[in-house]
Amino acid sequence: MTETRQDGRAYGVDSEVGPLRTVMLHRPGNELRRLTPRNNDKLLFDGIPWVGRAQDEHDAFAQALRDRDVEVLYLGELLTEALDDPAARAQAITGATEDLRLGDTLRDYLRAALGELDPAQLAETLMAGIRNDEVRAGGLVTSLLAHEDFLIDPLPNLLFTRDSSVWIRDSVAVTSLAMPARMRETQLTEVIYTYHPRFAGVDKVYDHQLEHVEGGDVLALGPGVLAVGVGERTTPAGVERLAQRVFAKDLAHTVLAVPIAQQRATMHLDTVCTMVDTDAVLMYPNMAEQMRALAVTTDGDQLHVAEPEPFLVAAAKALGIDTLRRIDTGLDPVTAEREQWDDGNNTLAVAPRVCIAYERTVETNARLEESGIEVVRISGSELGSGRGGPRCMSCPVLRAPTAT
Ligand SMILES: NC(=[NH2+])NCCC[C@H](N)C(=O)O
Repeated sequence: MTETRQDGRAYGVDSEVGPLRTVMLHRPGNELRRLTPRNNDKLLFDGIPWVGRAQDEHDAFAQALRDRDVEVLYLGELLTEALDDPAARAQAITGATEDLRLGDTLRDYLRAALGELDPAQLAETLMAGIRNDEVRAGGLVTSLLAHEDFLIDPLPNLLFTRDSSVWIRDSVAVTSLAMPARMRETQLTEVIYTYHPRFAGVDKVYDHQLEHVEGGDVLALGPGVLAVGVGERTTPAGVERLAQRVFAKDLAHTVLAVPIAQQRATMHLDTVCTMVDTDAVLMYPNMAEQMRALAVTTDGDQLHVAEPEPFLVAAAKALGIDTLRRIDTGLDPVTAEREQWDDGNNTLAVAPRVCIAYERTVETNARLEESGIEVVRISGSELGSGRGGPRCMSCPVLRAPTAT
């Protein structure tokens, strides 16, 4: 049963660690069966996952959440339900066929063909894509394209629901993804939040046509305080726009802009830093010392940007606490680097001091436990090939407030 907050809403997130009540996941499906050694780099996977096993691992992840009384919503199901609405269908079909590679003939053909599908088939096609040899479109473009070319690209990274939307208090930010392989994902989250009855009337604080911001970069350190990584995905202009938007709606008083290295290993802030308690963070030791933050605030009119400060100092100040504890995993640099690559730093808190982590990051997990954090281990040998851990694979929709 859905827990409803006192104000009657079944959504809202104002911290990283408040008891998790509702989360959106995406059970990996046919979109992963599109990965080949020829396209996996472009599609941001480091290997070719065994899909059946990835699904089993994902089911176990969902079960671990349900065992802790978390309601699990699935993106694919929400999309199917949203696509019951003719306006949702029209929007989704237009978005998926906008690509200039198609040309008019193929576009018209695809629009008509998609229009014939029932909501479940349409959702499936929007996620798994369409290959040239799967349709009998006819015409010049079809003839010139290779059989295996995609007319609508598959979206294997839907698995990482963290990135394509993020709740900021009672508003949802539909994000703007930077990598071409992922941009279309937010057309789908936009459809869900606009047309699914569960989210009727929800306020949207960001949209997918604005400057790039990815959910993996956005951490709700505590009520009113966001940390936003700026690097490979979220751009400087993205964090500026997000700050303007959240301040205008009074959803935060401080946004900490946190520069992170522009490289794949540290693509999002949550690959190097996640919260495990109201006042404790797990940080990748090789980067912890250098991490700086620029505190952005507003006087109601303009943005004020403070000088860079050590991340933990700026964060504690913004939260109004003495110190934000860094859980020191004390790992040697090589072990730390290996475990960070395997998403050891990408934990998902289900409550203060309880987090879900991949079992393979043995050393990091042991250090967390030594620091008094309960670690719920899940296997991720196949899931991990997309380079994302429990936090990346989850979009919290409702968290209870943390006790103050
Ligand atoms: N929040 C995260 N760290 N997400 C990880 C996303 C991984 C995905 N393959 C990508 O490259 O975009």
